[in-house]
Amino acid sequence: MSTLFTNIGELWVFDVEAGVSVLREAALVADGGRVAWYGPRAEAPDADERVDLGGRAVLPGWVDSHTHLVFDGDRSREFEARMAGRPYEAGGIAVTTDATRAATDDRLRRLVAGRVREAQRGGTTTIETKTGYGLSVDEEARHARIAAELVDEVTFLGAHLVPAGWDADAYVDLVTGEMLDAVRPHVTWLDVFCEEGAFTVEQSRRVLEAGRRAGLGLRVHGNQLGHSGGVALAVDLGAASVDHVNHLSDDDVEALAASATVATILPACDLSTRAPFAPARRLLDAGAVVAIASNCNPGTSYTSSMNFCVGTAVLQQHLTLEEAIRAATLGGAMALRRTDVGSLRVGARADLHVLDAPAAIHLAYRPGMPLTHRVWRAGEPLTEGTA
Ligand SMILES: N=CN[C@@H](CCC(=O)O)C(=O)O
Ligand SMILES: [Zn+2]
Repeated sequence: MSTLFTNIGELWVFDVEAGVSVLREAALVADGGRVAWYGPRAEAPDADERVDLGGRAVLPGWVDSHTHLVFDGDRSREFEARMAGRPYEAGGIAVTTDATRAATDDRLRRLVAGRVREAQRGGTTTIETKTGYGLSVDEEARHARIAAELVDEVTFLGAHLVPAGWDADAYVDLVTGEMLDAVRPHVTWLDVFCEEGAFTVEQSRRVLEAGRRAGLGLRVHGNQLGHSGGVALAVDLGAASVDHVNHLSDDDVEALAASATVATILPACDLSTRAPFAPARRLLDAGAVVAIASNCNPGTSYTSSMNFCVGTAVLQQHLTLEEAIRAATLGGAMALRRTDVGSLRVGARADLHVLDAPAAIHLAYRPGMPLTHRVWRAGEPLTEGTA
């Protein structure tokens, strides 16, 4: 079954090989869930079905490469206190851990599925999520199993916080041993929170090396609250991505630019924690690959709106529109080492995010407006729409 999407005002293809970023007055054909053709509207071939997009802009679906969706409980009071001047501290993770441990499987499944639907309604078609609010062998395995039922990419984050009553090194032994074995069937990635108040560089290295031995891809929460050493560690171990990156030395920027490790910025988290924005402009100017993700979680970034993150990156972090859209699509795909999503080149998965706007700049020009019109994933509609 093939579908011709026509009357596209702007088509953001990010076809790296062909060197095409955006086409105007365009059309696209999806066949068998993949992009079969794109080009000028006037030259479009026939297809079984035709969808007129009314001159709207079309992007690849967002690739949200960093979220923490497996959680229960409410931390709005903590957020309110932060807005009144209290700083963000890693210890808040324990509050969510208590609430999440108390939730039944069915309740957690419903909560995660609801959050995935919410993200999809905002144009996200590929989503990663992490464990990290279980922090015991059984709970981490349960969260990983539920996440694997509902999201595209699952990351083991047993090393999110040292639980109360544990010695840090003994907990690292558990994470790298029994806990890793228990979650392994459900995950393809491993992450560590390398930060003061969480895990030291040495402990983080042990966790990452164990993940690598188990055949997992590596990710790092690094340099969020200070110069934690997480960026250097991520680059040294060839991690796919290091995320947050708020506090970077010149050496960190150079190391990222010279490596295949993606620097993932989390604009909504920076706003919600009143942190200095990650120096995305500096990273791009140095030649690093940058991704944008939502970091949806109850402590530091309770939003999965990639539209908001992209608008913020343009308005506040001085990315061009093209840099920001690329970071939230192709950049996210690179952070997940995926080549099938994040662009609309021929052969890519037909994930289409149709904006209710003639041009994608509306994401920054009309911040906060409901700009996602319709979403298709692998050529199938994920959301309903009018014309
Ligand atoms: N920084 C570490 N982890 C999460 C926050 C977790 C929490 O506070 O619940 C983050 O990515 O911001
Ligand atoms: Zn995170």
